[in-house]
Amino acid sequence: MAELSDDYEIRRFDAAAEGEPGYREAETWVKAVAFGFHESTRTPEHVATSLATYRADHRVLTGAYQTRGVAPGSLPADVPVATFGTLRKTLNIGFGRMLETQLVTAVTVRTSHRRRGLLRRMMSEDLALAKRDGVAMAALTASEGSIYGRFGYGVASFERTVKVDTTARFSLNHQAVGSVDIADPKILLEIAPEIFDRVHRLTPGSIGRQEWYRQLASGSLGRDGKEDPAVKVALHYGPDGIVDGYVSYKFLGWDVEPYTMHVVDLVASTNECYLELWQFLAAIDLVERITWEEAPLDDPLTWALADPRCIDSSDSRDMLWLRILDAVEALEARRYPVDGRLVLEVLDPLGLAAGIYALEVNGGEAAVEQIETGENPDLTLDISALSSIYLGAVCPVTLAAAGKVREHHQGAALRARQLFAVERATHCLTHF
Ligand SMILES: CC(=O)SCCNC(=O)CCNC(=O)[C@H](O)C(C)(C)COP(=O)(O)OP(=O)(O)OC[C@H]1O[C@@H](n2cnc3c(N)ncnc32)[C@H](O)[C@@H]1OP(=O)(O)O
Repeated sequence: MAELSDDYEIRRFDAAAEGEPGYREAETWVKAVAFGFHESTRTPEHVATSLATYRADHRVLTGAYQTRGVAPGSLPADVPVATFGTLRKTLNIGFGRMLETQLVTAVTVRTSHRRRGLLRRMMSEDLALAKRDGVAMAALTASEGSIYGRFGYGVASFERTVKVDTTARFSLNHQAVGSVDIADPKILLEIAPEIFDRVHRLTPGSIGRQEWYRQLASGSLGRDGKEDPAVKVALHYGPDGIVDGYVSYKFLGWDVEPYTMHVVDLVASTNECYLELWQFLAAIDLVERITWEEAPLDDPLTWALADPRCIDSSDSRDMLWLRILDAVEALEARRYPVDGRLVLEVLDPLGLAAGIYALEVNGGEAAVEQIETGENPDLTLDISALSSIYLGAVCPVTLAAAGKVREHHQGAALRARQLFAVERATHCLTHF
């Protein structure tokens, strides 16, 4: 792409603090992202708070800049025409194991510069750099389902919006072992990261959270960059009196009927805590409905309810998209619930993880060998399909039925399903 290379310069930089040399560059980058997602222009204060949270997460900001001058009167050349943000967090890959993962976010390309290969260039370069750094996995959440498969990403987890009827119909088959009480929301600035960390260690598909989450859950920083005084917080205490979960929530107002409480964040580190936070939410007076946009598909609440139809969930959607960058490292990092052998022929449009891999599992531990020729594969699949099945939430048998996995030996897709299963439902509570 010689022409493209000449027209644009790609620059990577950190989220500088106010008064530091790179602040103007970081500030224009944040504003360009807001523009790309059709937000109002951010105030200087909002930009500064955003950059402060980015610094805490060591976010790397990538921008594409015009090199041949700009049209008279249009935005100056120091405003990026494309943005791309990255940060590194851990991904729970099942059985408590963690894998460092390159999180891709804030991808925008200005309308007047789209479809010239800027996304392709930023994505290809970034994934190659991450792999070179020894990172075996990349992840993102997608604005549209049609963009990222071509770069090797596959859907690996799901979520749904639930509307739960909390009138007299709501009854849980659960005897409380702990208790719930209201707290000053600001306490979450202090304790939310530690509580989330417990959930993170327990939940396959969980991604370590950005700094921003404790600000959001405590009402300190809403999506508009301002404090949100509507946020309330309840803490759950386990039988030992120790806080093991919380829910932060806000009332949607007397104009919304039925009167509704909206969950901002719900983090429960035990099964009992999860059900008891729901019991608490359902007991809130003057409210007949709870809504939550980040609920799991495979939800214990459904099974604990005397009437599971209290949950109205019409909106199920893909959440986490994964992209394996290094197949040997990613496959060896996982623990497997059964032993067995599987030879995988992996195709990769970007060439990062293509090859034939023999996965041999003994005592739950894997040894992976990249083989040249000689052994026929059990399955042929694109790296996006392998990334989809990696967390156990997408079934290889279903992908075979869809033509996304080619099964060379009967039963191989089922073996893959058994091998890649995880110990409990995959769910990611972290958007980025
Ligand atoms: C992780 C996140 O941040 S998700 C948010 C993504 N951002 C947005 O949705 C904001 C609005 N959209 C945009 O800013 C841009 O249209 C982008 C970022 C989606 C695409 O950027 P572009 O620079 O135009 O993409 P680029 O020219 O590199 O195209 C790369 C390929 O993706 C394809 N493509 C790009 N956008 C889309 C799309 N929305 N739907 C389907 N295909 C797409 C192109 O056709 C091209 O295909 P090819 O290389 O196989 O021929």
